[in-house]
Amino acid sequence: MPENAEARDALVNRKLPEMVLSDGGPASLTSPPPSLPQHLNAEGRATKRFSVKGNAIITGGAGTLAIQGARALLEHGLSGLALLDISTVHASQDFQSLRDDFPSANIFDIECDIRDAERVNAAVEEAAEKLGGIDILCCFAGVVGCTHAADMSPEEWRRTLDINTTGGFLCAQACAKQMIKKGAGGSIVLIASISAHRVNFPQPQVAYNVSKAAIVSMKSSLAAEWARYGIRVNSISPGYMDTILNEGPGLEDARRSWASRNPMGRMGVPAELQGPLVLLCSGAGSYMNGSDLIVDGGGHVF
Ligand SMILES: NC(=O)c1ccc[n+]([C@@H]2O[C@H](COP(=O)([O-])OP(=O)(O)OC[C@H]3O[C@@H](n4cnc5c(N)ncnc54)[C@H](O)[C@@H]3O)[C@@H](O)[C@H]2O)c1
Ligand SMILES: OC[C@@H](O)C(O)[C@H](O)CO
Repeated sequence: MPENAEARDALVNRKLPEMVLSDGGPASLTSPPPSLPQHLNAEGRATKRFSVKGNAIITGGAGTLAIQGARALLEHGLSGLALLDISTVHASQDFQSLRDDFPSANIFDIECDIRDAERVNAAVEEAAEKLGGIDILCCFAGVVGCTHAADMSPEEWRRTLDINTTGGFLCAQACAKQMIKKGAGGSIVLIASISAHRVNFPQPQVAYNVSKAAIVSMKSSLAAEWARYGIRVNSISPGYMDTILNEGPGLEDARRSWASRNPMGRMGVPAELQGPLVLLCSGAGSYMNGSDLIVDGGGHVF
């Protein structure tokens, strides 16, 4: 903060840029969301409360957790979905199953390395054009490495932060611009990790842990800056989930250790992130902003 009181006041009170609206009327944050229709029965009201509206971009769309997240949002009413990934998504069985199971939804993939700002902007614009705007972003893309801090090369350090943290920011920024242009608000969910809150054990993962801690901090800043546009920004911190990220030679002992150090005595399964994701992307989470949901079976309490 500037030392001079006048300069400090000017900084605090400065006028933020006006919202650019495409369809008149500012997105309102001050009024609560409309209450649920009274004519619905209890089941109808419960369903409506968790319904997911509009179109989403999901990054890391070829990954296990992203596909499960996509399925949950589609089950709850999502109408359009662009899956972004550095690798091709559309050849996979998971992609075909989504299309088969949700034939009325507009589902497609776009190849995109989220480290490349130009590519991210182009991919988000393409998705917004095809879908008629973006209402939801879920950032699942991420990489992990297990290198001792003393042996960590600058390249590995930078790559991990570039993908997990900077890539997440670039996607959030590009989608927020689209949401601001549309003027209807939106929901952004950044996938952090329990590694953001404590040091992973037994595997050495300094770059990964730091990259995820930065995501938790980033969601707070973005939540504060973009609330005025009706955009809510939250994060999810999963514990050890049973995905290919946590498989492979050398990880057998680690998997046993993760399960034994968890109060529930097991790793999570990918479907166990679906409920928290739907909450953050639906009207049920309309007053959640800047929150981090820890979903780890209680692993963080030990
Ligand atoms: N699996 C877990 O236990 C666990 C726990 C906590 C957090 N997470 C986080 O959840 C997210 C998904 O994990 P997952 O287990 O499904 O992993 P995954 O490896 O199956 O999926 C990650 C996806 O990100 C994509 N990706 C990597 N680099 C990219 C880039 N530069 N541009 C675009 N896409 C890129 C990969 O191609 C992959 O499809 C990750 O961010 C991970 O850190 C996972
Ligand atoms: O902390 C759990 C995860 O972020 C991750 O699955 C793990 O550290 C990868 O080995």
